[in-house]
Amino acid sequence: MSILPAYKLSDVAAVSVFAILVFALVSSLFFRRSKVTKLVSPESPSWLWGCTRDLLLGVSGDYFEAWQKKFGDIYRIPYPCGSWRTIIMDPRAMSYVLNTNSYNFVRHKGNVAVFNIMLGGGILAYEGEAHRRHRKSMTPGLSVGAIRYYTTLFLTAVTKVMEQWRSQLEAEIDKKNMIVNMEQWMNAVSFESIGQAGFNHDFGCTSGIIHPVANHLTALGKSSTTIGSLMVLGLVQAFPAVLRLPLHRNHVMKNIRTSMTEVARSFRSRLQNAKSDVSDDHRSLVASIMKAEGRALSESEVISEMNTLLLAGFETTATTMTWCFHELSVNTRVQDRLREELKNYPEPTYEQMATEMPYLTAVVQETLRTHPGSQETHRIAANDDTIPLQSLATTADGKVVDHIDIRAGTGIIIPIEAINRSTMIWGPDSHEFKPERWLTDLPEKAKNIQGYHHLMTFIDGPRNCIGRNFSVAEFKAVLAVLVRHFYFAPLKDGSDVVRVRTFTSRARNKGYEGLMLRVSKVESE
Ligand code: HEM
Repeated sequence: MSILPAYKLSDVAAVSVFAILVFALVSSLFFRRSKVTKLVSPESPSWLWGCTRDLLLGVSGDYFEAWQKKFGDIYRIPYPCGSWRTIIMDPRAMSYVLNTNSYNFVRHKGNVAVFNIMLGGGILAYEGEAHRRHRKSMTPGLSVGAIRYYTTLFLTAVTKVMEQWRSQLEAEIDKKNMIVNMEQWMNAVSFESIGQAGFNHDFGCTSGIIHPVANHLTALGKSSTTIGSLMVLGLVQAFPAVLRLPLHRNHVMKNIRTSMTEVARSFRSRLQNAKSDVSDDHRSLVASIMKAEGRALSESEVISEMNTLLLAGFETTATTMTWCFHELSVNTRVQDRLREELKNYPEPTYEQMATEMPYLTAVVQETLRTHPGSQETHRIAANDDTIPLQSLATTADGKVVDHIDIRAGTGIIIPIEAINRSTMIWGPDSHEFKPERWLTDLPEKAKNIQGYHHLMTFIDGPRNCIGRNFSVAEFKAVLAVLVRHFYFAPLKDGSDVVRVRTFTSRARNKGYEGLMLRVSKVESE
């Protein structure tokens, strides 16, 4: 008689199958973990903040560029509470994340929550099919034909600024020059442009009225470096609940939504009551979105898109244009060359500005390169993935790889500002403002980058900036009128102008709430 207990064959088979399954699960977890590519990284300055505090308080692009020099085009950095972010500066990897497999790289829940609070949802908050549906309903209002029409509105808005400056100069004692806060004026032009083209609405900004929406956005900017704001900005991806704390910044975000929604609702009802289909109301960007109401979009989705346009269209363009005037004020040679070209186009049209004025285009592109409105774009991998690389990279355990394996949940940052200004990509003069670089052949490394003229300013792929042609047309119209009629000089010598992180990254004289320039009239008109 056997001393071993008697086992039924079926029990033995069941236990064996169970053991095999456990083994498969454990080894797949182990394999999955070991399959993740170990990336090189800087030391963490703090467990609580990781590198976020330095990035938010300093010029983040300079940090990312310094790490690129040390670690190459792919590395990771410490983030709050022991978490990590993978930094991608390799062109092929960027294109994979933003283009080839973009819907696997989604927004962090915390960032989506911010868009929900400020905008009530909208294209920036959606993924996959919902995003495609929203994007499709916005596209017709941003066609070439539409932008050709909007350009006439941009030119009207900036002509009002020109007339105001002329009468202010007349009122000056010596009538020679006056000090102008370019930040305020560029805010006004940008808000008026989105008001006119987007909503067929005169906000009165170019006549000196500051709209409550612009006020709230400025307040959000002002609060960016307070400890409460740093908490929200630094921790929102890991702990979206910070948005529920009774902090000033959270309160301001709600105010922004309330005031934008008021504008959107009043425009919507005006448009619904408008008798004729051919009025200017019906040529606006928002009118084209409303055509999708009831079919592709619900009423609340239309309102959230109107809010998105106000927010996305205003601050980024205003900031970029302000930086451009700072650069022109300290680079008189560039300013003079641009004015010479503009003299040939006393009343420029959309076509001329788009195709015939190479130096105007070069100045605009150089500004978009050196001063992109957004410093970074953030994503999180929805599923495990393998990201291909253009250049071989060395991992933390010394392997040389042509791709990296990541797990679902990996946070990714594409550092727009650093990529646009990197010496390793653009050459030794990459930090200088030189529009001439656009009139010759670009460095090979820069040409590998996709996006808008090899710039990451508007990112790339199905989620790229849908308003880029709108903002470039507006930017060109503003330069064409103001630089032709006025000279711009710095308040002192320009060296006191610093980057201040507001909602975007603003140019300001130290100790001033704006960029102060000396403006005088071009006499040879
Ligand atoms: C110089 C000016 C501008 C800059 C630098 C800029 C930059 C950007 C960037 C980087 C994104 C991608 C954000 C991300 O996914 O992380 C974006 C998206 C977007 N932008 Fe702009 N933008 C500008 C002007 C405008 C204007 C004038 C409008 C509207 C008329 C606009 C509307 C949008 C919208 C709706 C999106 C979301 C697109 C999507 O998710 O499919 N932008 N912009």
